[in-house]
Amino acid sequence: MKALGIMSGTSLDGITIALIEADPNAENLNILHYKTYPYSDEVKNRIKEVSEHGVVDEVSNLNYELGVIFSHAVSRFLTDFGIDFNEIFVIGLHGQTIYHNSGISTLQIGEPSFIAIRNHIDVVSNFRSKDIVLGGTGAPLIPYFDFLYFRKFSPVALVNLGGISNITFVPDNDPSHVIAFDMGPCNMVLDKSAQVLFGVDFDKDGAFAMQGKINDEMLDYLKNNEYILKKPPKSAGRSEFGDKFFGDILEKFGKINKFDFIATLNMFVAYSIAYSIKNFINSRFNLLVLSGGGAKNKTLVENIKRLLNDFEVKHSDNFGIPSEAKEAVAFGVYAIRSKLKLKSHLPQTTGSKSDYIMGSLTYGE
Ligand SMILES: Nc1ncnc2c1ncn2[C@@H]1O[C@H](COP(=O)(O)OP(=O)(O)OP(=O)(O)O)[C@@H](O)[C@H]1O
Ligand SMILES: CC(=O)N[C@H]1[C@@H]2OC[C@@H](O2)[C@@H](O)[C@@H]1O[C@H](C)C(=O)O
Repeated sequence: MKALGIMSGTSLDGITIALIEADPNAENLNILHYKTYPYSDEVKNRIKEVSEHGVVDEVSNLNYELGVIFSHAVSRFLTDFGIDFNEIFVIGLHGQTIYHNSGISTLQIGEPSFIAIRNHIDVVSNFRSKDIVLGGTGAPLIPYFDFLYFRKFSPVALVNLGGISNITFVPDNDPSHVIAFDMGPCNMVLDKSAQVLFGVDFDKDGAFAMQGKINDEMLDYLKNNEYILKKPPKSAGRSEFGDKFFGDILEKFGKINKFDFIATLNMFVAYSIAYSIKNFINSRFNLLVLSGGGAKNKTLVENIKRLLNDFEVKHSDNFGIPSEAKEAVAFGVYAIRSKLKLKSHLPQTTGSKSDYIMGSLTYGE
């Protein structure tokens, strides 16, 4: 079965689309094409603004505008790779998270009806709501895919370096043994410091961070962050690590050299990952598989390797999943499962009462 998975994550870099061919258990999974369509600066700023201070008319309008933008991205993707929409069984659309209050409410916007009507394909969206209704945190959801695909390499931990860093530990073939949670901030804060201090979108390859020295006082301050120390299950977003979090650090440590500032933040991201693994996963294993845009940040990867020097650190590309596309691929697999009325979830990873058929279906006709 062929499906499209569409992910637009918390980094706000854009819309990643993947065309996959898979069976519902992802035992045979081929990633045929994938591409990221960047958000314009205007759209990016609107999403940020609405996420932090939006009122209802702005949220509603942006929901429809993003629906159009997603639908155009799908049309471009089909054209770019010469794909006929009749080949596609279903689309999994994550949507853009603009609000996430762990366990209370979560909102992913980008009206799916645009894709369904304009591209004539059934769309599964609204993946997180049932988890909240069943008493879960609403995130992370990728662990079920991680289990399906990576169990053959277990014991292994999958570390996604997106806007937020999150981990799935797959110890063996038993889904009830999987541990997963959001570890802390990642590109969300690294991008913000690249933008504020250096005037660029992100710290390409970690080049700025590479040139700085660690400021011990700032690192000690960050290490005491309440979220990092909190036991899982837990999930995070802009409420925990958005502009307010960054503004507070800047206010306290903005006077230090800007290369040292970003170097220390970069080390803190690595530290929060190492801390989470050492404190919240009580098992022996030595394989870490990185994915997400942050896997291209060489300084971050070096810092992770330094702090976890007894681990073998690889990229998901080495296991057949391009690191940029992993989440999009996962939502493609989830869409296939949902359309077939198959449940997809690991309740212990979010604290929900049970597993469930993910999402809502919008028919493409
Ligand atoms: N060459 C690179 N060097 C450093 N960082 C990079 C590079 N390429 C991409 N990135 C980072 O990756 C980010 C995008 O990552 P990704 O697409 O995994 O995030 P996301 O899906 O939005 O996040 P999340 O998984 O939290 O929802 C960019 O914002 C940038 O910070
Ligand atoms: C609410 C929300 O959108 N959360 C995202 C975010 O980005 C990373 C991390 O925080 C994770 O919890 C989640 O995304 C992935 C796709 C997940 O659900 O596993």
